Amino acid sequence: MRSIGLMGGTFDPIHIAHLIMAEEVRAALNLSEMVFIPAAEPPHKAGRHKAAPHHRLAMVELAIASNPHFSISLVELDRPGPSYLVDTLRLLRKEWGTDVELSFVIGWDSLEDFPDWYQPAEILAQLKRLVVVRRPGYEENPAYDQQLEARLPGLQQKVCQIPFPQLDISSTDIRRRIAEHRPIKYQVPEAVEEYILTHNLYQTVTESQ
Ligand SMILES: Nc1ncnc2c1ncn2[C@@H]1O[C@H](COP(=O)(O)OP(=O)(O)OP(=O)(O)O)[C@@H](O)[C@H]1O
Ligand SMILES: O=C(O)c1ccc[n+]([C@@H]2O[C@H](COP(=O)([O-])O)[C@@H](O)[C@H]2O)c1
Repeated sequence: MRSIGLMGGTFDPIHIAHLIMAEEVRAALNLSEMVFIPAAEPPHKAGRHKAAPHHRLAMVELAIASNPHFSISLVELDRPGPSYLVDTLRLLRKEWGTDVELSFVIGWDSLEDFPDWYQPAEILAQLKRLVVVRRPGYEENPAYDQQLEARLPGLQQKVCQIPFPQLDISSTDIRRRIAEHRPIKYQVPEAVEEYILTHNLYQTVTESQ
């Protein structure tokens, strides 16, 4: 059976924490492939200024080019409206069939919101695992795990935590750094930095590119 990792994100822009977490999860779970899914309209970031989808996609393409296990799905960019994961999983199942195990990768911050996602129980039913990596600012807390489980019964059974060196890197901080003319070197792959400079992305914090 194919065992596929799914790395969803706004990727505005993609940064090295995304790449490192995807590779760590892939290796730890022995997944045959990791598919990056850039979101068209991330449901909880609606109305927020974002770089145009073609720029975000181009940066993901550049970032993953050197990893033969990484690929991209346009399943979210190709459809209008909010990029609900439950719809994405249904479409991927149509494309890949039922004989695949799907593991969706998120950071701790996303786990906190997960019970409020659209049809979260159905998402869990579609997934083999919800793989979670630690993120600075989001500490482990068993009491909190119980609260999450109360909000969405069955969640903990699907959650799989992968050891991960905590990396205090975010797209928000990268966008801010660019607007303030501070370095982003080593926080994004070189080709992504060049792309950002060439296309004048993120010159102001709120600019819609
Ligand atoms: N440094 C990090 N450590 C762990 N998980 C991360 C990290 N950065 C991003 N992620 C996770 O990667 C997924 C996609 O993230 P996203 O593209 O929104 O990047 P972001 O840095 O969180 O962006 P923004 O700062 O714009 O909200 C989310 O599940 C998020 O939790
Ligand atoms: O389906 C939902 O309701 C839902 C709500 C919030 C986030 N997501 C997905 O979670 C992934 C990470 O989101 P983000 O905004 O942190 O990049 C991305 O693939 C989003 O489309 C999905």
